[in-house]
Amino acid sequence: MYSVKNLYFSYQDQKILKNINFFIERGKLTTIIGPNGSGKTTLLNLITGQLDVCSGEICFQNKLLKSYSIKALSQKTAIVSQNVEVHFPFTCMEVVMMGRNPFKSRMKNLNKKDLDVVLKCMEMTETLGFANKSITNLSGGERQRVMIAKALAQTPEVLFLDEAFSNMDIQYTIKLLNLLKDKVQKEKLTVISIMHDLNLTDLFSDQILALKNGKMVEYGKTQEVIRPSLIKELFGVNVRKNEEKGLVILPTI
Ligand SMILES: Nc1ncnc2c1ncn2[C@@H]1O[C@H](COP(=O)(O)OP(=O)(O)OP(=O)(O)O)[C@@H](O)[C@H]1O
Repeated sequence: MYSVKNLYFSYQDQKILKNINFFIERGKLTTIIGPNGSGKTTLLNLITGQLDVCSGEICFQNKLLKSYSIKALSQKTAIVSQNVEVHFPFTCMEVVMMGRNPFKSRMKNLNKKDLDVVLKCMEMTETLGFANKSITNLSGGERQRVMIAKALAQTPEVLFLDEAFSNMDIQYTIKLLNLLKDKVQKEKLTVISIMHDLNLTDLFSDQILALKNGKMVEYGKTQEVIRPSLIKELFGVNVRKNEEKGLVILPTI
């Protein structure tokens, strides 16, 4: 689905990503992990086409990413960015309805099918309760659920999440990760996510891409990649895996 070859990226003269190569299959949940500043968001912004590559190549569905129009990309991919700020007091329902914009003609209202998609996505993310409330009046975790509802309303083939659960409590994080995992397994949705919580990463991801100092230090199946030695290499922290409890990572002092 995505192939990335010899990818390099710099901000001015600061080299951020160096020689990144990987292929992401359809219908997998891939999590990008790595220390603060290692280049995770930069990599995500490059794969979503929000940043231009300096050198190397990114292909999406066997075509160069840069050959897609913004509209074509937004009909296939949806992005939930880190700490989205909405300053205009749209209602939550209006925000989720924006997820249908790539599919409707200018100046036309949403049709019944679009509205059904919107309502279903709000129901799945448990956001119907604040449909008429202004997005500016929600808590951080509630707002993140609305932004996920909006992204799902885009009915994407690929969903990108940049720390999309960072303000959610553990109950909603698990509910939404289960929802996405279900869509990955049943509908072949492809999810590419950045997460800092290694236990949840370990539980829900099919594949892990580990970055350190702008280099890809590991990419592969979760159970092979998430090892105490890698976590030590990435974060300098000692952890042990509790094999009985489904590979929970327990920090050690
Ligand atoms: N717009 C920018 N201009 C210049 N440098 C930037 C810009 N955005 C990010 N950087 C730098 O690029 C590096 C990688 O940043 P990036 O946001 O990709 O890291 P990250 O791994 O996502 O970090 P975090 O876990 O803290 O979110 C950092 O050193 C950061 O300071």
